[in-house]
Amino acid sequence: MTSLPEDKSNNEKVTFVTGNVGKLREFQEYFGHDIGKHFVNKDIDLEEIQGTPEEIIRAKLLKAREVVKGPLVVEDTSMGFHAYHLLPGPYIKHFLKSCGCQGLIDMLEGKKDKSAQALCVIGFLDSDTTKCEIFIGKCEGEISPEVRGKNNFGWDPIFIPLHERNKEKLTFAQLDIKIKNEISHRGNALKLFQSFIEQWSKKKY
Ligand SMILES: O=P(O)(O)OP(=O)(O)OP(=O)(O)OC[C@H]1O[C@@H](n2cnc3c(O)ncnc32)[C@H](O)[C@@H]1O
Repeated sequence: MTSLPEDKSNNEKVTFVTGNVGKLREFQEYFGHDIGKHFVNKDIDLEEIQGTPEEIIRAKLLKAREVVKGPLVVEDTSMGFHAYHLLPGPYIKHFLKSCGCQGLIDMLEGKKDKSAQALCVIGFLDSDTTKCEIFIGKCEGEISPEVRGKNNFGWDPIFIPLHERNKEKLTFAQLDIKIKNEISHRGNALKLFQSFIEQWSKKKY
């Protein structure tokens, strides 16, 4: 099981509330050795409301606040098909659970447009405020005609990121976690979040 390393400093850590090991691994990979300097993990699967990505992340932060006193971070990822006006979007977790990756491919059968978008929203809430800071990263892609690859997690085996670094049109599950982080929705949101958290740390300590 993935867990964050202990840090011996007295700095207050930001609690990353997630029950998803795949996300935690990508956070770890992204921050490298600095991960323990900034974060601890609380493994809770937070209940999600229906709504826009911003509404969902705010509600997730407030729900997490009920169990975490200090600064905290949550994350919400959605993935949707342009042919369906970006649905399933935030409901992708339930679609994936019920239909699997092959079922998602089948939803696009007969559709010419196989394009898709992944969206990662990171939300941060400090201990002394109710103001939510939100960081959004996107990744455009297309849905693979078949399930391919074993790396990473979730719907990665069917999502082909459209990026100049992926000329071979591999799915996220065929890419190394490091490359995924460099071009993915989460990597793009993490870039914004990292600049914020470094400034926040400097101001705080
Ligand atoms: O505890 P939390 O952080 O809420 O974790 P979750 O698994 O409930 O997370 P989401 O609702 O954000 O995720 C929606 C679905 O998309 C999947 N997912 C999230 N990020 C992904 C990624 O980068 N690649 C592939 N699948 C991903 C995830 O496993 C879920 O099935």
